[in-house]
Amino acid sequence: MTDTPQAKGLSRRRLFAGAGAAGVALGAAAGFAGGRASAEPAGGADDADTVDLSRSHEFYTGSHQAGIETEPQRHCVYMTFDLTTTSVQDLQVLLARWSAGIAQMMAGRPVGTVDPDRSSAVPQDTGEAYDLGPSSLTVTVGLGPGVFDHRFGLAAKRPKLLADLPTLPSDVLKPELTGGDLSLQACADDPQVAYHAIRDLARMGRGTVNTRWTVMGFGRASAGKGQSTPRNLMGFKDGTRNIREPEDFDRYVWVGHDSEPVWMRGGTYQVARKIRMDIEIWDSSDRGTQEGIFGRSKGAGGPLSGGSEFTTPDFHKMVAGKPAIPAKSHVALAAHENNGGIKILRRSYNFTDGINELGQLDAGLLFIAYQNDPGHFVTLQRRLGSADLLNEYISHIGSGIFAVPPAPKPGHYLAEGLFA
Ligand SMILES: C=CC1=C(C)c2cc3[nH]c(cc4nc(cc5[nH]c(cc1n2)c(C)c5CCC(=O)O)C(CCC(=O)O)=C4C)c(C)c3C=C
Ligand SMILES: [Fe+2]
Repeated sequence: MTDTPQAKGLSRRRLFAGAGAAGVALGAAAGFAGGRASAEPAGGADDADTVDLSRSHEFYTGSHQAGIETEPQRHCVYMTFDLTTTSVQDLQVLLARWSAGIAQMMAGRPVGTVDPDRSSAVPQDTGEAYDLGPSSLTVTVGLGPGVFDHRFGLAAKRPKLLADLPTLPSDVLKPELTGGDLSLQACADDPQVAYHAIRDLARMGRGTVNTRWTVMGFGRASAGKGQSTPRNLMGFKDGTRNIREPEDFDRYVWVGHDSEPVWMRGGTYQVARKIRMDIEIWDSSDRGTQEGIFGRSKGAGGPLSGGSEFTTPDFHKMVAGKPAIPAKSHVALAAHENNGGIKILRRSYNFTDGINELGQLDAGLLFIAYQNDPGHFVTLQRRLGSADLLNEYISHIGSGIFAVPPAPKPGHYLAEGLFA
């Protein structure tokens, strides 16, 4: 074996496109009766909606990090870490090594020798992604509030809006699923490629970081431009009214040019929440109840005020003396029309941890949001956490907040300006 991947051209595009069509046909026949499900994915099955395992993304763009505006891939491994060092040089070296390693892996290359000549030598790359192709891998790195505490002398460089999240209504956070000094979000169309990236970056960090909490996400639960809207584990289309247009990214996601330290410009803030669903209780509720909770139809995903999936909801429409979209439904509380104009980018994934100690399905949503002001997430979650009809079926058990610097230019590394 050499260190040159041989399988970059491996493409399952047609196979996947075919499987999708078969799924749609089955759904139309037996799933959403009465024509409620659309037979074609919204926006058509274009390039952004197919899996091509030879596709790769750039790391050294000098602009925004990949994995944010990037069309969501099929799988995600998310992990946070605690710094075990108090040396700022150790942190600097780690970010430089992670940058070089991420660039290699996003290009579909191993981070070092997989199969050393000497049998006594330890392989530098663990090897499990060697033949799998880049698979659209992106690794997005975040810096938590702890990076700017007393340990590293970086307090003066703290991003202006980076602080621990306040306690929010309905929080049932577990300490072991909360916080972290650094975060890695690895997304790819092959789960083994995403896992390999996290594993090898964690390995590079040994002696400088300890793992803190992690979620293995599957099945994207948000849509990017050109992608059809996927479904979350409650069976509803998720991501219909997500941010898609570049002007909305500039307005709501990317950190602007005069408000923050220079090294953060073009970056953003990441909020991650591990949200458990009470699947058994949800599964025993009827369709009308489920639709009233979200404010959307289960099949086509249209607003309960009428129309199809992408029809703008009419929150004023009354039916038999009541709002067509219940005032405490998830979308009525979250919509920008009702929340003072706030929008966030949602880039969530489904997750399962198998079954819990009671034998119940242990699953939910790895909710990941990007915004240029974490206060926007806080405002939304205050509204949702105190009134959302969905609260009866979900619990927020994990949480983290991170500043996400822009991507470096070639020859540089992530957050380099922090150490200038
Ligand atoms: C604090 C922000 C949000 C959390 C937490 C959240 C959790 C959560 N959401 C769903 C499923 C759906 N969410 C939908 C829309 C939606 N959700 C948020 C924010 C949070 N959701 C926003 C801002 C919106 C858009 C509202 C709008 O403008 O209409 C939808 C509807 C389809 C869509 O537009 O995406 C679904 C379905 C779950 C299951 C969940 C926690 C487990
Ligand atoms: Fe939501």
